Amino acid sequence: MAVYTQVSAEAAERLLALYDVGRLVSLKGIAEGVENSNYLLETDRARFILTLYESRVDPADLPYFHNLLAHLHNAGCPVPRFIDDRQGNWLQDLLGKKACLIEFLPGISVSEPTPIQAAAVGKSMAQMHKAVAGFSEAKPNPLGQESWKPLFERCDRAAAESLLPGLADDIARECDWLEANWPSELPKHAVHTDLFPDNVLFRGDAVGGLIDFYFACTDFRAFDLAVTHAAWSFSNDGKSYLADIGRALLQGYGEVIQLSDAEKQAFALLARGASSRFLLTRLYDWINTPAGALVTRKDPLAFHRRLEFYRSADVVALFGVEQ
Ligand SMILES: Nc1ncnc2c1ncn2[C@@H]1O[C@H](COP(=O)(O)OP(=O)(O)OP(=O)(O)O)[C@@H](O)[C@H]1O
Ligand SMILES: N[C@@H](CCO)C(=O)O
Repeated sequence: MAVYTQVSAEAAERLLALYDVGRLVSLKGIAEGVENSNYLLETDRARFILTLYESRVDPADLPYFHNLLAHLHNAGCPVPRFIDDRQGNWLQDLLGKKACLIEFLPGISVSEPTPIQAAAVGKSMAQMHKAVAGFSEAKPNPLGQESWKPLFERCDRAAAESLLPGLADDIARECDWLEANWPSELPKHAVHTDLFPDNVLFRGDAVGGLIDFYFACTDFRAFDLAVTHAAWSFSNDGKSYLADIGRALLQGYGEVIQLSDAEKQAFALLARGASSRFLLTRLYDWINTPAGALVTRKDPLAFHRRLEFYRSADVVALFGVEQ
């Protein structure tokens, strides 16, 4: 669940008085998500998401996220806008936290995507990658390749070993290998880097919303695609690779953007990096989330299994013959 900060109806009404969006009708905490506190806020005119930014989002990064979403929205991508108050402010202080009112996008996130939906996600990601042309702001990836070794060094090795004997040595070797082999020349621009199924809202088989841009940054476009490939193309526990989903995702992307040969050749390596990123953040959270915290810890080993898959993955098998 993700409601770390309780917002009363009175506090929400005081906040809404700053906006020209109607009067409060209902306010409900949203259970999904792990990073921020989110509420579904309904007025007599529309629905909104009220987000209070918790400790993991640096308030200094919020203008970047705001500007990126405004750019993508203006370019026709299905992303939510930040709502301005009567004074033109989109950022508020609420209960000691930074807070924003965000456009509500209807739709549902799927937990067992079909190949048609996977293709739609790939296409939508590529359209987003095209749409960032002209967005000139840069933001280094705080969870990019260079961060993985230091993040692992902050994890307790014995705790990693208790999850899976040999895990600590395996991660240490993988971090070294990724450092030695990570590419430097691939196309790079603003990317999402967390486009998991829970961050895509479908209306039927069509993508109606891309949300949760709080890991957006400048990185390789093929790394963004590799994150999404790793997130979508496996059973939840990472034990089974779903080849039809993986291929549909890459084909959907390829309908809009043709990856270069260098990007295709690097894809399994980038997917190893993507798997390591989520293995490491999940491992860190697994070890450091206090017992009794109101957050569901996610299984690190589900991404260790993906990592093992990509170590032996063959580029032709991943992309299929059509690419
Ligand atoms: N603009 C939006 N329109 C409709 N629903 C939304 C919107 N933004 C968020 N939600 C809903 O709120 C939930 C949590 O939002 P979000 O994913 O941004 O939270 P988070 O705490 O940053 O989570 P995480 O990083 O773990 O995915 C989403 O799964 C979705 O159900
Ligand atoms: N999508 C991430 C959590 C938020 O970054 C995960 O599944 O580990």
